[in-house]
Amino acid sequence: MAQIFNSSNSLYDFVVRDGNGVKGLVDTGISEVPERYIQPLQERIMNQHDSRVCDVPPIDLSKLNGPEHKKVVDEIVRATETLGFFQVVNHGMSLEQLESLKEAAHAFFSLPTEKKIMYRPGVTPMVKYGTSFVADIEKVMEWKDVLSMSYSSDEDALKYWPNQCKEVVLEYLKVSSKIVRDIMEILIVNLGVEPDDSIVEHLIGVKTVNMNYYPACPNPELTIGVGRHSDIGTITVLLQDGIGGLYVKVEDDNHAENGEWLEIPPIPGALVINIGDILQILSNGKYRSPEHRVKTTSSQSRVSIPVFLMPTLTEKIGPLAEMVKKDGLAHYKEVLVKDYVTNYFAHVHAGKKPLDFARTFNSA
Ligand SMILES: O=C(O)CCC(=O)C(=O)O
Ligand SMILES: [Fe+2]
Repeated sequence: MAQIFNSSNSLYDFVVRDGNGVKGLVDTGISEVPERYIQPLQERIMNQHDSRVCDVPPIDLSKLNGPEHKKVVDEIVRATETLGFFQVVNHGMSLEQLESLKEAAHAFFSLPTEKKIMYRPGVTPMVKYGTSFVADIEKVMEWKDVLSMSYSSDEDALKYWPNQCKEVVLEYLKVSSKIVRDIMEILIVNLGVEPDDSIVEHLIGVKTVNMNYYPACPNPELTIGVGRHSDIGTITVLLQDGIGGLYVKVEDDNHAENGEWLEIPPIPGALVINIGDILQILSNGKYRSPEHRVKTTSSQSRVSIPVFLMPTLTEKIGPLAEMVKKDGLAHYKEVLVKDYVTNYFAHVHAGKKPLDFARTFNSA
């Protein structure tokens, strides 16, 4: 029997405060989504079956160490300067490891609520279990639960991260950090900056792995899994399962509001790479932090596992001097990462609005 939620408050208490999440809501047997999840028309992802699917083949990272090095570098640079999204294969994670990661995500979210709430903010260090994006300030919530794991050391990860996933997530984080280090070095050199390990490490020093869980939804046409946003950091690595539903906005320089949404299709064995706001700022806008969103589906629960990399909160970031010199002006000002983060989380489902915080009058 479906539980009755008499008011928006009782729903909020059940899902957010008591930690049952969207998964708990679905498990009550609801046949329709509650009003709190019904998106305004302009945010719904409808009729995407006739939208285009990105057909750019995945980039083979193993070729970076062979005769085709230059070609692979060019592919990475081109993808970063245009869509800001690309996929990679032969990255160092085996198919079995990717499978166990997805299974670990399902295993965690299948735990009873009383086990999951041990990972709510403030209970266990380094881990945050929750739902939606910033549920306290969202008028309409996302159809998503999330587990967020911060990295400080292997020891802390193995001590605090949930048993259902800690080992495989730690392996994934290591491989992802290596992938990002290699890509970042290529991107930095392409900007005319001397490659220096300390710059690269600096830009990816803060590492967080999320596990997103999107339960099957009775009204996928009314809801969203993740609303329009761009990622905050330098580079994100993402594993998505085979269900699909990740869309990226193709920016049209003259009519950014009219850009079309392109699906980033699941490719077995591939990882998705995308650029975040901080790298857009550092590159003075040469690299794009694309707006993206995720739809829900009625057939199965979807999982995705992003690794977010960014500089430490006390760093200042701004366009690299080489880029300002080359472009003749700075499109962004210097900001403290901490202030950028605060500003970012104050804007929910607002696409690339958070970037305005760092724009100068010269900005395109
Ligand atoms: O679920 C996905 O495919 C993407 C999730 C995402 O964009 C995010 O967590 O920032
Ligand atoms: Fe994202």
